Amino acid sequence: EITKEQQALMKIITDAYNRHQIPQDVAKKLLQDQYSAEENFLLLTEMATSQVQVLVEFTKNIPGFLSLDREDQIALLKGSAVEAMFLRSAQVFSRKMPSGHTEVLEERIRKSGISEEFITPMFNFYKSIGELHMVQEEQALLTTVTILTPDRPYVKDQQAVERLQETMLDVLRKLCVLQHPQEPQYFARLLGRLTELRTLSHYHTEMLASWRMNDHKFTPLLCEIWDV
Ligand SMILES: O=C(O)c1ccc2nc(N3C[C@H]4CCC[C@@H](C3)[C@@H]4OCc3c(-c4c(Cl)cccc4Cl)noc3C3CC3)sc2c1
Repeated sequence: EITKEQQALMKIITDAYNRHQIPQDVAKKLLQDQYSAEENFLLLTEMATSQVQVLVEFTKNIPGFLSLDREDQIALLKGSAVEAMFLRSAQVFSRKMPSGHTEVLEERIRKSGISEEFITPMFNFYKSIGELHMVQEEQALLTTVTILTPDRPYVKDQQAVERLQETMLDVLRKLCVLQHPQEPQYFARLLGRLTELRTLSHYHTEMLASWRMNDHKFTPLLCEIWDV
């Protein structure tokens, strides 16, 4: 049974998740008409930068996160940023975005210098998340669980992160039972997506290397969070 404090925790996290979104004027740039690989890369860079800022603000609202060791806070953000951004953008693909951003976003990603070997697993992931039909509370909690992964590189106090993550996993498990009573395996399926995210994160490292090889420039914030 979800307790009162678990309900309060879920509300804080879901409200923060919904409050922190890419500004519509940035998202609207997807619709501008230049479609060269160069133009697409620049646009995706701008959107990724904006989404990292959104992610940092969301993370600061996770109860307990700011009480962690400050260096561990940075290690968690750097280690989870790509996975959290895949989750957020997967939800953007699955819900019909306003004014058809979905199609143009897919088009720009497919034509931004990313090799086909990464495009296929990326869009398979987007499809597999869409098929889960997560409610917004599940989306917010799954992203929170991803951010609070204890075994990211350079995390010193893994126990402290593990305690926070377990609190969130307990709420997510109960929520899945409530939201998907016919699917007892639903919670396990959600966690399976986190494994897929780790694989995508490794592909992403290669994507960055290949962009760099073709002399693509990133913003200071992306360089900092992705060590490029
Ligand atoms: O709320 C909306 O309406 C909305 C609409 C579009 C949209 N696009 C978003 N993106 C576009 C892009 C794909 C999803 C993650 C990033 C944010 C952004 O990442 C581009 C990217 C990625 C990336 C890709 Cl291509 C796919 C998935 C995740 C990432 Cl980080 N890696 O490097 C880059 C930059 C080129 C350097 S968030 C969003 C919200």
